[in-house]
Amino acid sequence: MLVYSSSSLTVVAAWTIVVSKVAVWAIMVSKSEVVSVVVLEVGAATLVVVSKEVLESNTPRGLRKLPSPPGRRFYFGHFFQLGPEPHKKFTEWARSLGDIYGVYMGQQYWVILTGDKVVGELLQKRGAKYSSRSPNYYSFELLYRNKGFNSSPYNERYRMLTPLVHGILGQRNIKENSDIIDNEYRILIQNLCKDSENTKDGFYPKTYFHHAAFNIIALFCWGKRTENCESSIYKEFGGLIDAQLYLVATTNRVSSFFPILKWLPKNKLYNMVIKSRTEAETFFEKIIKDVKEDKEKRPCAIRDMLNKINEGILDDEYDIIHDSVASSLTWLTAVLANHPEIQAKAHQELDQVIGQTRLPKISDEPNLHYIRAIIKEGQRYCGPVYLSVPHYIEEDDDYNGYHIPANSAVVINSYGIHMDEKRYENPKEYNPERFLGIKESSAMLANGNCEYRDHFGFGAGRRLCTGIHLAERELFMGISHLLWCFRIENASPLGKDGRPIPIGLDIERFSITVWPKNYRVRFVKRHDN
Ligand code: HEM
Repeated sequence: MLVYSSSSLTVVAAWTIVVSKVAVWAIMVSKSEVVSVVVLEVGAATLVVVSKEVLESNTPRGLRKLPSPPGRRFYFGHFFQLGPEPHKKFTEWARSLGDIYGVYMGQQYWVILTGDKVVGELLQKRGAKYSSRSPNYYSFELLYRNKGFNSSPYNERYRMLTPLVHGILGQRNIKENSDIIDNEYRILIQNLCKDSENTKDGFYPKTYFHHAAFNIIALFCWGKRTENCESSIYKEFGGLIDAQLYLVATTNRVSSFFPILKWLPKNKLYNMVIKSRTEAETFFEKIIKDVKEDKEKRPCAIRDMLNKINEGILDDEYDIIHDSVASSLTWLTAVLANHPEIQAKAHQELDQVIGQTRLPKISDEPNLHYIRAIIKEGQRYCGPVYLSVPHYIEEDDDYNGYHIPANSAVVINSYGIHMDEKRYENPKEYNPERFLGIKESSAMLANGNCEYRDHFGFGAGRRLCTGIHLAERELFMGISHLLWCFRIENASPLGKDGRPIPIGLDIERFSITVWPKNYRVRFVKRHDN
């Protein structure tokens, strides 16, 4: 660890980092004199730049609560993520500053939206302005060679790709391919049944959910599934997702904070990006070759894209999709294990509506009100995306007396909104009952008035999660199958009261998605069917 201190600034570099790099950043920060706390993660290194003023303040971990911006203009601010747990604190702290808050980090201006109304006013009603992504050197230019979808600016290329991606992930295609999803979740349940019988101490179910979600993507994209988690394709793709999600995480957008950094000699982050890009391109080359040589000519997204390439509409494209469905199921399993009384209500509903002789089907969804509420409340209470994926505005805008400068990153503080007691009574409680009266899907609500949305887990506006229909269907199949089949038991060690210690909901990893720390649960069969 290295600590550097001057009269106005203290720089703390945790873990290993090249000393000269620390010095460069320190000088830049002290010159601009607008940032009080910046945390940058570069590979294994974390750089924390904190002004003395902030260090001396008494709010948690150096975050200073600011008064409302005078004259409702934005204020030079004071934050950034300090690792997984403070990340939670940050979202709540940003909420305490109001519905809209602006902050400079390095040279990048960030606008944080923590109000349902302001998300609707800016990202939906002014969607034409607020739908770009930051033209980031590392996570777009280098990693995706200025292509792809998720991190693409709102340009002509993005608009040309939109109908194609919506065709693959839209409601109609998902419905037509529902067998893929149903089958994969049936296999998941069979695997959990089998493995639970052999492991009385319980286990961490993440890999099971991850494998099911991966197979669904694989079947949609290249028409093939993998048998188990030992498959080389599964392992390779899992590694790619992990690496790329890590690299596109906000904390690694170093060149957004300090654009000059992109001209530095090749650094660790640069090398990681190039390695990941080469691996991803090699992986997709193999997959594309496989699709081209498939004698059965199975229909899949890659085949559709190859046709578009042949028609001259596209050149090559690839984009790594995030792993939020598996993360959501991993969170919800932990929460349900902590709440046997909620499981009991769900079991009662499943037994009444479906009985114990057949598995739930998607057509049962409108009648399984409690299961639906469990899922919506899960996305609110422990959804996998805390700060959404930053939008970006390329021209100046004014809103309600605030000036939003061109080239600002605009972030939905979804966790902050989800913990707002004005919107949700007792927000820190997991309580599915709050959603019992809501019949509409999250996709439907996301296109209406933001104030009436169930939650903001899927983002907002024109960049709303394109996979929302697939995700909702997967979550329904996953949770309804798990609860139809099992009682999920907390297998943590016993506490002083003789009961298992409740599973902690701490975050293990943060990139775009967050995951719970390792925990143990038992899947106990409710019946023999
Ligand atoms: C519970 C599961 C999921 C959650 C919580 C989630 C959440 C999100 C969020 C927050 C965004 C950014 C939205 C914004 O910028 O306003 C996003 C974007 C996106 N998601 Fe998801 N997602 C999930 C599942 C999926 C699935 C299963 C797929 C596809 C297989 C998918 C594909 C995409 C794509 C392509 C985008 C980029 C949209 C764009 O930039 O225009 N997502 N998602």
